[in-house]
Amino acid sequence: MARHIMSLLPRWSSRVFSVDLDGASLYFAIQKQQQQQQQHRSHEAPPRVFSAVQNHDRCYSLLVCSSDRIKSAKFYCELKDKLLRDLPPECHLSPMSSFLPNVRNSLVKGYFLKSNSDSSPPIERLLSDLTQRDPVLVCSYFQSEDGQQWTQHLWSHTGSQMMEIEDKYYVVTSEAPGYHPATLNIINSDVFYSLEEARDVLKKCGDIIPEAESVLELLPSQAEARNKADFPVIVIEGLDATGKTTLTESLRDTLGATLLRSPPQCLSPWRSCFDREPPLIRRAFYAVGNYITAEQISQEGMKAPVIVDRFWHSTAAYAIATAVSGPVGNLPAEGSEVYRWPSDLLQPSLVVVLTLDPEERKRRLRDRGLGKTDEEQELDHNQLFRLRVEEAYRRISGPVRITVDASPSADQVLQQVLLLIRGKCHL
Ligand SMILES: Nc1ncnc2c1ncn2[C@@H]1O[C@H](COP(=O)(O)OP(=O)(O)OP(=O)(O)O)[C@@H](O)[C@H]1O
Ligand SMILES: Nc1ccn([C@@H]2O[C@H](COP(=O)(O)O)[C@@H](O)[C@H]2O)c(=O)n1
Repeated sequence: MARHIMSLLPRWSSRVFSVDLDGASLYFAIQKQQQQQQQHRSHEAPPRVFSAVQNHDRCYSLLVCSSDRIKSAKFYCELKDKLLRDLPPECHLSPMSSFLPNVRNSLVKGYFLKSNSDSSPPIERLLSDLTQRDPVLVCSYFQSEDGQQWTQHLWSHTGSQMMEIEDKYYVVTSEAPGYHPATLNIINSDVFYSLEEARDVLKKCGDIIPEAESVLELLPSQAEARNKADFPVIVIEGLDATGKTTLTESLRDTLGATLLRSPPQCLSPWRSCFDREPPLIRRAFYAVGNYITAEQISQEGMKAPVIVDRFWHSTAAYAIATAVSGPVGNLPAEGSEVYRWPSDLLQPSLVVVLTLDPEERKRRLRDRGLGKTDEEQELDHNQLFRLRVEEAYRRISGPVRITVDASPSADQVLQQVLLLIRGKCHL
């Protein structure tokens, strides 16, 4: 068995498994022995993920586990495409993960498959094939005669074409953890807290994404030593179509300020390329964008006030809200280190977050008539995602942040923000 898969096994029976099914996360755990209490449990209903499974149905899990996190991130996305393309249509696929409770970076992601027994030969051929070539750990799940007890069986690869099924574990119900499992891996996988961490990801993907080299060439050699501006720096934040562009341009004209944005203009040629990459790489791209903008702020901020259209709040809030699914309560708790401001990133004098009633925001998006990114569509369709982004915006610590209702006319919003800026920044 490959080394990276072996590394998961020593604490295998301490792992919790989570399957996203019908908008909910369903949890189960495993035990090596069918102990007394376990025998007793066999009279209880099986964990919810298995409760809807019919007699003779088969379940499988695939966990992506490469020691190379760039490879893992890329392969996780490719695997979904491959499974959707090659699995029999009656096979149902759900995202899943496995983690060690309270152990940071212990989360591994994968997919959970359910199908009827007729489809199992082609599925098992496909899974067998995957285990020989790719960094996946496959398990099958078997149901006892009375349908009440499930067992998990790890697959191992013997080196030939043959797959052996070894090591049996009993499946038991597990309580939902007090926090969403994705929070275990957010730091330096979804949100980066230093230029070095983000740069490191781009360096490592240079061989598979040639565009990363061009981005790296634009980076400051280290987070700007000066890291401050003589004039006030005001960041305008908010969801799409809340009026950031309209307001930042008016502020530039009224205050005689310099207008900058993150990601900066110089990264535009590569943005759509990185938007197609998995979160690890995409977020690293936006993170380094903030450092390039910070360097521009330091330079321009010596001459005039600076207005910035999106900055760190956008990078962190969208990343956290995407990594964690479900209701706002699944976000890391207020005060968590996940919301901290990177110590090497320039802090603006003031962050103004524009908020807007969802219906009015949709109306503005419609009137504007531009194409929507996947994330904009997600904001539109998924009310929970929008709430998570807004709450993450609110929880991010660091510079002074003020929320402004952006529903009045553009001029009224401008006047209100000018009042705030003059009050807070002595302009
Ligand atoms: N206060 C306002 N009242 C009514 N319409 C507005 C107001 N501010 C902006 N708009 C209009 O709403 C639309 C979205 O505004 P704008 O492009 O400034 O938002 P944005 O936050 O920069 O969006 P994005 O993040 O997607 O670039 C535009 O058509 C703009 O003219
Ligand atoms: N500093 C930033 C800016 C943006 N993003 C990501 O881009 C998307 C929104 O940008 P728009 O230009 O469409 O307004 C949003 O999905 C963010 O994920 C970022 O991460 N950091």
